[in-house]
Amino acid sequence: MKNKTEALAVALRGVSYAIDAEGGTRTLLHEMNMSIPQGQWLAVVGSNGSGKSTLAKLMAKLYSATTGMVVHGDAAAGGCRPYVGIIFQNPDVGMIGETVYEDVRFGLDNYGFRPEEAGRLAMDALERVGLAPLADMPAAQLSGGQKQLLQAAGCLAVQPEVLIFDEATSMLDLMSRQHLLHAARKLHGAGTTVIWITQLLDEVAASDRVVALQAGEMVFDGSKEAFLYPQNGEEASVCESLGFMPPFVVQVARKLMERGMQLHPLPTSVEELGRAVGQWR
Ligand SMILES: Nc1ncnc2c1ncn2[C@@H]1O[C@H](COP(=O)(O)OP(=O)(O)OP(=O)(O)O)[C@@H](O)[C@H]1O
Repeated sequence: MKNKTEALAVALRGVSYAIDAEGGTRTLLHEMNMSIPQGQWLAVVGSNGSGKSTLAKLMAKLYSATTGMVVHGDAAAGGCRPYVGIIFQNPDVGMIGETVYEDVRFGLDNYGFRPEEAGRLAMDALERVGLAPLADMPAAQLSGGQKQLLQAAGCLAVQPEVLIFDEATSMLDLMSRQHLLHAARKLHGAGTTVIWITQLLDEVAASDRVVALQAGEMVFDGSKEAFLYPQNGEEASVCESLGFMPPFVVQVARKLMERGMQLHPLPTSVEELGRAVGQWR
């Protein structure tokens, strides 16, 4: 059996993406190279218009690279499961079913899941995102955030090998964000590769690796600690130099360290900060 951590999920080999624009072509993404191993949680960050959604669509092969190649791993999803699932920023994308339940069920039936299994998977996915109580409600009557959750449920239900969340929490309240993050963590724990695109740096805490984009270029590829904390005696962290405010928990940790507290490992979540402070003598 292949080692999950070494097998490839998605790779970009010299990928650029350009569109026709007034006065010639406009390159939206430049020469991207990266390999994402199966089971990795990759966070992709970048400001508005930096190319995150374009990258997501290339990774999902919804767009074709202008130059270079996008490679999907060969550990094909079992049975009728799709290889890549993408949860879009715009919650109205792909809403098909009349009711909330039917919307999720439609995707499962479409992929050829057996009816008994499809019914169970649809309800399970709605439970996970907190929409089970609204299963019989007309999908069109959901709020923007609820539609975003519905789209996520449809994607989680079919259990792709690779799940791409493209700013999928942008319309969600804190509770719903937690629901979705928890659902993603559960699937990740079972081996799913997660690509989590966000502008909310608090959400970087869950990741194994961070890639940052700026004007269509990859300007950082490394650990969340190297992204959020200044390195090698520098004044500012990479995230600050790209114009992002570090998460509150990182700001607190840095203040504590300035006052002489040593924190190991560098905390990126409240839980990690609590542990690091608790261990300090
Ligand atoms: N179909 C298109 N036609 C023209 N320009 C486009 C098209 N799609 C994207 N762009 C441009 O490409 C750039 C990258 O867009 P993209 O949606 O990938 O960025 P993003 O980082 O996801 O932004 P946001 O955080 O605002 O969603 C932007 O300048 C955008 O205007």
